[in-house]
Amino acid sequence: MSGYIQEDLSPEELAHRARLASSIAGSVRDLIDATVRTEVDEADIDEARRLIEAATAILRKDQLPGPFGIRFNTDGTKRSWGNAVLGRRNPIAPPVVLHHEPDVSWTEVELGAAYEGPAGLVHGGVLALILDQLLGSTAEYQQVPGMTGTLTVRYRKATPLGRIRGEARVDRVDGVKTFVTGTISVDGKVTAEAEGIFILPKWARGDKSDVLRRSVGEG
Ligand SMILES: CCCCCCCC/C=C\CCCCCCCC(=O)SCCNC(=O)CCNC(=O)[C@H](O)C(C)(C)COP(=O)(O)OP(=O)(O)OC[C@H]1O[C@@H](n2cnc3c(N)ncnc32)[C@H](O)[C@@H]1OP(=O)(O)O
Repeated sequence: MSGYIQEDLSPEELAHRARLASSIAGSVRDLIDATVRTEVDEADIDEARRLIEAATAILRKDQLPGPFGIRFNTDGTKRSWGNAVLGRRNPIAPPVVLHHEPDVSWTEVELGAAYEGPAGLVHGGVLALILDQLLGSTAEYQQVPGMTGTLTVRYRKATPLGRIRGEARVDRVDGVKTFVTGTISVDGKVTAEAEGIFILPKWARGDKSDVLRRSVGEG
């Protein structure tokens, strides 16, 4: 499957690239929040646009031909830096940082104005996005990975913008299907519940899956 790339970067080079990726994405994320909330006048908007376009031209000087893909390093780490949820290089990713424990995977993340749906509340699609990745990564961490076949979300209470916690556990495995459950909570109260069925696709079964399975964690 194209887009899965094997690399051999030294720890120093990886750390350097990680720092650069986080710093530029963090600046743009801040820009997104500033854009949503700005009240400045037209002259300031015009000036800001001029500067943003100049920054974009600098970044365009040297670009990948397409998306970042998923990159495996020889040290066993994996980088999904373009990922819409986790991507270290991706300013539209919150970004979510996952923590894996033997029985549970979890994240705590701050969702600001850019993730609004109903007034002051997190957009339901954003919660589904985060749950999809959290549940999928949980299956992956437990070595029973797959693509999302079905994701069911039950929104029990409104989720205010701000800090949320997500948790997920593998419930059971049935052949190529992994059933994962999870929750979003705020201040210890569950606001959304999900179940995902993650299916190891045909192209990834057999020897291929062992190669992909060897990588652990996000670099
Ligand atoms: C070590 C190997 C690694 C592999 C890599 C896997 C990639 C994981 C990457 C990173 C993981 C961490 C990130 C995850 C989070 C982000 C996830 C996403 O955003 S994924 C994008 C959105 N989802 C899609 O685009 C899927 C599109 N659909 C498909 O590709 C296929 O329909 C697929 C893979 C879901 C199933 O197709 P088939 O041909 O491979 O599977 P068949 O053999 O037909 O079915 C197998 C079993 O699954 C059931 N099944 C099939 N589709 C189902 C569905 N949609 N829901 C529930 N069950 C389904 C069938 O009834 C069958 O069950 P019975 O074995 O008979 O009991």
